Amino acid sequence: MSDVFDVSALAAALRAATPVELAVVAAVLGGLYLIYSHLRSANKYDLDKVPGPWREGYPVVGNCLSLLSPDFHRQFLRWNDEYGGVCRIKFFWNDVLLVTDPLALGEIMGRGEHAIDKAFKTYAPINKMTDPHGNPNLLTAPADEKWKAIRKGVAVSFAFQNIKKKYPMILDRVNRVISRAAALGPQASIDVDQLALRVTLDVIGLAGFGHDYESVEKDVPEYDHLLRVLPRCFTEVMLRVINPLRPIFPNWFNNGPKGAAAFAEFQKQMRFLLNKVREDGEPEESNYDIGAQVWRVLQEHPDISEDRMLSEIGMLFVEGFETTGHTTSWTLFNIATHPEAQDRIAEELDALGLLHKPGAPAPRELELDDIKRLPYLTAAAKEAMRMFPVVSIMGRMATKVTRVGPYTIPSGTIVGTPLFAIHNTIHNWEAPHEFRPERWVDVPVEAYVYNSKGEEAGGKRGITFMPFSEGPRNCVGQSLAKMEVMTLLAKLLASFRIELAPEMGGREGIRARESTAMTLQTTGTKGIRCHLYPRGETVAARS
Ligand code: HEM
Repeated sequence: MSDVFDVSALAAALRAATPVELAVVAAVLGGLYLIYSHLRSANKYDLDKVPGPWREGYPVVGNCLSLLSPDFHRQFLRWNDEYGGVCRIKFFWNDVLLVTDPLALGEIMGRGEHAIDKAFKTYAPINKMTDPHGNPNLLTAPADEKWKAIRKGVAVSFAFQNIKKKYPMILDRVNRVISRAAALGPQASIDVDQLALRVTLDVIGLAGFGHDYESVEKDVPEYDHLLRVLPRCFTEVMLRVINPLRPIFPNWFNNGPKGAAAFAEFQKQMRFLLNKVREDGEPEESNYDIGAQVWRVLQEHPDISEDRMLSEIGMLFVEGFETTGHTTSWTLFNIATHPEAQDRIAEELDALGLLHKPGAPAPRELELDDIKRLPYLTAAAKEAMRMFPVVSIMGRMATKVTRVGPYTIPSGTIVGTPLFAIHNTIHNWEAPHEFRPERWVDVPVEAYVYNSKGEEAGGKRGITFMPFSEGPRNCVGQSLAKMEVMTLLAKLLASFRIELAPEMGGREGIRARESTAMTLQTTGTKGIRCHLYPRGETVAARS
């Protein structure tokens, strides 16, 4: 990211700029200064009482310089640890509250008087990725009439009775990656992140639109394969968040044209899927796949444009691909580095007759119903989601004077709900840096929203864990995500004993490469490499 602030490159770019371009930059900077001055003089209600590093922020850039690191999610955590559950920072000239306080979160995420919705402004760079005209989508739009219509339509696809029909396809893809991993042998150091991402991309393509990206079968995917295009797009989105000039003058910045080209390629491929939905025409009555629901929404709501739908389809890929893949690999990483937890999971799988064993016949195939009979594996997945929530930060914006915790705040205040900090702050969790699946053993298996401070909060509704978010804007695809993650984990761990490859440098090595590039992942191309030791001779034959 430091490349973006390469001063000599900027100086060279300024020298090469035309007078018109320089005038535009001057106008933008002048406008920013006017906005900044205006905001300084507006009524701030209790904002100045909110603790935080905002007083040390610089004019115009605010506290942004402290966020110029790939693991900036940890900076949010440091601030919340230091200043408490509601703290204030300056993101450029914007006032931002970072909220990790359980009770305040319960109100913000809910439906009551102090609920706060999304605002177009906070997610704008994502919209340019999914549609050239910047139409919003389910993730980024405020909860207006169009959002309601689309959410209602798409939610049908993810209802359990519909999504469970996709289980055989998911199992097939998982078995294929297991066969490929088994063929490579335990001496190979396999990037389990890449392995999981290949499954999740195939699954969203097939489950949603009947389109096969054949990712699990590829050795090295082509440059324009979505497996490679999507990560380039995500990097570009993050660079645009911290540098608003980048989309206006892509040539001025490192890899600016490459980022813009990645957006164009992604939109081209999503347009292909939208055209396919159109060409397939009216779906059969029993077909509730995403493509079918997109078709129905377009028929029933002529005010929803094709461009908006392009943005929606793109968003489903954005959300369905990396989130699920990285959640799987963060869980495998934690299990691989905690042998006692891995042994306990193996025992649990064995008790259900699912574990491969030396000298034993192949175990029975995993069935969808088995997933809810694996409480310890579920606990391990939840604990990994607590420590490494792949959506590490979410943003909303107050559209009226409202209350956050004890503070009354003005309309226009951005309210960040930093999941990484919520799940890891010392104010919400005991020994948050320790991987302890046992925390979840007495919590109902299906609970993905949780208040670890339940009694302390006097039974009031509070939140310290919500990897799929909570309330009306929660994750619409979580049924698919849980089915995929659990199938991948159960099958991989039933087939292999997994160890982190020594070249990863242990947990510290992975820690040093943590990065939020839209989702929480590892920087660079190494991913999370592991050695996979088959648990029995039947692994290669069976999968
Ligand atoms: C383990 C995997 C996943 C995790 C942890 C996850 C997490 C989340 C979170 C935290 C949000 C709220 C984001 C925000 O407010 O900024 C969200 C929203 C969303 N997710 Fe997921 N997600 C996952 C998988 C999926 C899948 C597989 C799909 C669909 C293919 C999906 C589709 C969506 C959509 C469309 C939204 C926006 C919902 C709305 O605001 O109406 N997600 N997800």
